[in-house]
Amino acid sequence: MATVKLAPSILTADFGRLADEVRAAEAGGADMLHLDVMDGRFVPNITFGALVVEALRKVTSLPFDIHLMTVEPERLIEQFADTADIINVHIEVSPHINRTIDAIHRLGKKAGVCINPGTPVAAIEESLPDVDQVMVMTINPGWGGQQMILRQLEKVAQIRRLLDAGGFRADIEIDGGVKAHNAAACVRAGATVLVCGSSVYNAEKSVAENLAELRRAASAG
Ligand SMILES: O=C(CO)[C@H](O)[C@H](O)COP(=O)(O)O
Ligand SMILES: [Fe+2]
Repeated sequence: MATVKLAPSILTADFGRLADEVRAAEAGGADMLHLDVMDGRFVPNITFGALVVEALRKVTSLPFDIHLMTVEPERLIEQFADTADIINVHIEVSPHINRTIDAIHRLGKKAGVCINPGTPVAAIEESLPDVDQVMVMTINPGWGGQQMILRQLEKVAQIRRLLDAGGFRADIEIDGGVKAHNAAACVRAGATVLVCGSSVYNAEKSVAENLAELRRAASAG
């Protein structure tokens, strides 16, 4: 099995020291950086947008995994043309998902589709041949530091079966509540990318120690 990728989310990092927090993730062995863009409409919180992402682009060479938690995500895609590696949009706010995926690909970026806990797999089934990544939310989006809804791992396994049966090569990314104690279960269910926010950015240990612990735990999967 390919090595699982770790994507620290800066959502629970110290926003007053973002550049340092990002550098710590890169030095600690992160594979990519997960950037949670929230608009106060699709989810209650507002975080940051393309300007902050542009500023962070200057401090790291980590690939940027943009998680658009916004209504009408198709209107924002172009703003990330110079910074994103992967642009992920939610199916719940994408009535014309094929058009949105095409628009992301035309920018030369990888396209991801995200699915909330309350949304059935059937909603994204038609997109599986076209996307580079499926992001399964294992929390209801809006905040970091929530507990994983373990039942969502069944959805991960279901998507893994559909991808394998169709010969599709998309990554499966799990977002929400990933910790050392559940990382192996995520990988066993079929995840290839783990978003880790509060398990990486917390006061207990350093970013590098937390990433090393998650890496060990994930490889036991
Ligand atoms: O999309 C998100 C929240 O909506 C975040 O990526 C996610 O919550 C990461 O934080 P944690 O690992 O603490 O759950
Ligand atoms: Fe996220």
